[in-house]
Amino acid sequence: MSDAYVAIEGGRVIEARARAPGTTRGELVFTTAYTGYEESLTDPSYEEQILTFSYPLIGNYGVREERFESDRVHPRGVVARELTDDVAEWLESEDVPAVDHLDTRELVTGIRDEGAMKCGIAAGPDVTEQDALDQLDQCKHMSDHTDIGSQVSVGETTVYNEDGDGADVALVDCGAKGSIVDSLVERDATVHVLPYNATADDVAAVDPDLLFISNGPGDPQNFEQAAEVVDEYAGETPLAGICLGQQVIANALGGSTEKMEFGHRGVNQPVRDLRTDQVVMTTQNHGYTVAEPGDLEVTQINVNDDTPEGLENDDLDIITRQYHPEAHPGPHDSLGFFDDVLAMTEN
Ligand SMILES: NC(=O)CC[C@H](N)C(=O)O
Repeated sequence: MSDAYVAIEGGRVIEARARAPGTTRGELVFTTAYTGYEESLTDPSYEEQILTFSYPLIGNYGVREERFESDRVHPRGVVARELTDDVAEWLESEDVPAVDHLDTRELVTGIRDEGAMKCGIAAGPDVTEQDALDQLDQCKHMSDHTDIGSQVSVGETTVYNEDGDGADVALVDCGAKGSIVDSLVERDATVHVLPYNATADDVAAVDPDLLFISNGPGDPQNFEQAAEVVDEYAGETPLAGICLGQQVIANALGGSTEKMEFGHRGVNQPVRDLRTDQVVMTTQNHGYTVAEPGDLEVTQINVNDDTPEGLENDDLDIITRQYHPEAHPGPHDSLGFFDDVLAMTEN
């Protein structure tokens, strides 16, 4: 008898060990990152997903709040080969069910071969296989979480570094990682963090030098208001975006997005810059991608699968990245992105 069960799309149930009790459901995705579990678990882009790790030991260096990317854990459940007590206790205190002692190599290769899948989890002393299957039954497709922005965004505008000497940045918070704000503040910017559904008038009230669309969870097509704001401001104010931000900006400017098989999640995704031919290592966490760039030029691509990693429009002053230049966690190769986008405010 097990005290935890993981039910995956198709109806298979895998036995596991309960590490934080409860029942939960979400889209099961894997990350290949071998460090950065605190940052990943607090990344709002994982909202409504269940995160599994291909790296077998999660928690080796403890849990420290200074490494958090937001004020709570976002995946709805966690699956690992082995979780340390530190991480298990943290997840239990956050009411996020977690399980370990199962073959995550098999799970990860299954997702790689068949794509991201729906998943139900039941963990705790009295749970049954049926409890996990019931969760699986209720699991929605990511694109059907149509108001996911409201689950992760600030309720009202919040200003960081109010007296900064640099640019005024309006950051539309679709589920922003804290280190994006930090990266801008470190460069003297004043960052006005606006709710995901901010209107063009809300942005006008800030009178920004740069409009920045953040990362965020789910399907970029569910962030229509952010796309409307982009449409309004393109050509008027320099524009930047990271991850979901790139996708929203492409959608707003005549492009399109689509769901990937299993996405990119890890800290060693190689990206080639088509203008300089330089390759950088990047941190990534996304399940959708830009299919058509619309009015933007593809300036960077993923070396593994040629998907667009960077989009630019020099005339309109727009630079976007699919990966995470803020590098929390991950390699620092692309921190210069923040200098490049702020340089657009000086033109
Ligand atoms: N990190 C992100 O911003 C993720 C973007 C989007 N939710 C995706 O899965 O593609």
